[in-house]
Amino acid sequence: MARHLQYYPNPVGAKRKWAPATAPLQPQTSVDYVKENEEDTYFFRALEIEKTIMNAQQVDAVRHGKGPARVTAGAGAGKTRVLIERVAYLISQRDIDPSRIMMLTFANKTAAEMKERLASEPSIGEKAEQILCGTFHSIFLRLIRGRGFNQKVLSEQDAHEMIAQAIRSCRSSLKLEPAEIKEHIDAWKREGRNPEDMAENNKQEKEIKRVALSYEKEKRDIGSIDFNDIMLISLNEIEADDALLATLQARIEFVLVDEFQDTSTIQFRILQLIVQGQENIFVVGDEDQSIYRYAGAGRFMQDFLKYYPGASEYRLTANYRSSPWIVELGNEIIAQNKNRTPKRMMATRAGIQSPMFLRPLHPAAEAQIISDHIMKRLDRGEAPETIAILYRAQPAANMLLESLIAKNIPIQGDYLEPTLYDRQSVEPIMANIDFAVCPSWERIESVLSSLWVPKARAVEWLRTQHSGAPVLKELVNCPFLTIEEKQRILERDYLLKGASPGILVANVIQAMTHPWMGRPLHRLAEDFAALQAAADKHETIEAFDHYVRGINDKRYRMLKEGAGGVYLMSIHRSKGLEFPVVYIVGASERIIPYYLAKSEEEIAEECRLLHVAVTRAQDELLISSPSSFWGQNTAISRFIQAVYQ
Ligand SMILES: Nc1ncnc2c1ncn2[C@@H]1O[C@H](COP(=O)(O)OP(=O)(O)OP(=O)(O)O)[C@@H](O)[C@H]1O
Repeated sequence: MARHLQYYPNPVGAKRKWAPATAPLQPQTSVDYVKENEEDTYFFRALEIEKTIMNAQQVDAVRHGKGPARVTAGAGAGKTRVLIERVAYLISQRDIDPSRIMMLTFANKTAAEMKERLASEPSIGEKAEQILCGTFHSIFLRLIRGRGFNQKVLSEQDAHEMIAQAIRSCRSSLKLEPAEIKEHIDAWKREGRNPEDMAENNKQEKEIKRVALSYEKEKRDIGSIDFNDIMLISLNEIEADDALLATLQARIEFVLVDEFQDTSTIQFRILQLIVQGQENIFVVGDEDQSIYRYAGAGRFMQDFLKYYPGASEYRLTANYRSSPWIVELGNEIIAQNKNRTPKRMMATRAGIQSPMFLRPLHPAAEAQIISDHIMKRLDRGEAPETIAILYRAQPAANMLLESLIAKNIPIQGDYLEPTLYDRQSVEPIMANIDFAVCPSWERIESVLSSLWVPKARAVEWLRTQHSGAPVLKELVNCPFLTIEEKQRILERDYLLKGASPGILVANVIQAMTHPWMGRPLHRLAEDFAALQAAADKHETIEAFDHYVRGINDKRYRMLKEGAGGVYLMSIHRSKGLEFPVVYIVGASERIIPYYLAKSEEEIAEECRLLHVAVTRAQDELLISSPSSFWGQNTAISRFIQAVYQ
């Protein structure tokens, strides 16, 4: 066990010291519950031999016959386990053809694990390959590909760039980031509605629609679709073609859905159509882990019985994942949400280790302490794969990412995000740093975009100039530039030559949050503030550039080597996963709840997020709450404080 230097068993200012009140639960298991002479005895005995000893509630859910069913359970209750064993049960005990089972998971990784697990089941083996198993997007992409939709699927980043282009070509005055406009378009599509029908109730909506339609046209012209189009095209196809729907209904006899609480309207609509007639829909989920409401997840978990009034209900209350204290902390945090069906998970595991708390001065200190802490663990021989660091928002993890990289602590490649300096949002600023170190012609274009001068024309004009003067000096003579533009260029030229990196970065940031943009855009503002803080630490531009290159090079190397490592990921990505050791960082007000969360519903989602983070831990949970963020003092997250008051 790690020595918890600087971590304490209670958060600073705790008034209430508590310990889990109840002894671990010992649920009745299949060993007693499934009698010797039942028709499926063999199935459960075989599982027991493999050390999968299900509890009575799980057995009931696995045995569910036909018709709709909802399995409700808190974190770590073995929902995913139930789904897997139910598929095995359907195939081996009910003779269901595996190709007639559709199992929807939240992540491709879970789908792959499920297939692997099912393939190892003696009664299934190779037949596991025939199960239609995957995420909504992967399964329905296959469906539309089969119907001739062969367009390239755009990455989110490409989609954002195309929306930025659409804003420019529409000469739109919208003061929204491309990502925000995309969210409007996606929200519309997730309801199963086409962009052509987007609302136009006010000026902003009209503008968004104009940009949206231009984006849609551009996509069509270059033969692309985005991620959300996959579900929309699927729904449109299924609704328009009775023969297709009939084929799907005949092909798919059983539908099982994991993480059902995060299903969107369009996804649920498609499922409803497919199961119509037989209604063999088996969903598992936890309303307390619903963390995608902001992205359009519906309330279908809670409302399932309204859609399927005769549905069977199964509840799982035993937590197999975490030590008692962690289970109890999860219970206490989520109990703060008002609008939920109350439930309390019971630990089944023993353990006396309490969660540990840290109150560093700021994110930089947090990064330092945690990376040191992890180094010590690795030095003692703990495996990096047993450790996860979870964060609410990227800015809260920037420093940590850098600190881990600087100390050569390996990070899992799939989760190795770009460093702050490699992010698209700060590219024009970093281009200036690059240019200052090496003022070459190749780099001028990126610098021009942060000077707000007409880039294409300026570059064209520069190509015709051969005076031999430095590029920016040359540019000032450009005949079509305004006086203000020339002044900006001269000022930048001056800063590029000798200012500190902090001043140069501040100048570029100021130029990029030009009044034309209306406001410092919040997401960019977070990255800008972090970059400003990083630049301020270095005296010369060269030193800053050297540091950035060093960090980025190490990251690329780590990515290339691809060895295992610690997990560093957002809480959103951690859903459904579990780790022996979990560090939660940035557990302070302004980060969780996030400062943009304002409404009661948004705050409730933040509470669910912290609950998800806490309940990923199996043995050790370490929660850090920096006392300042972006230079402002900040309290420990209200969700933690409330537990200890
Ligand atoms: N009956 C059982 N006996 C022992 N361990 C179990 C049992 N059921 C599940 N587990 C284990 O408990 C852990 C949690 O299971 P699982 O991931 O299926 O839970 P979950 O309900 O899907 O969790 P979450 O919703 O929090 O992601 C896993 O390690 C799983 O192997």
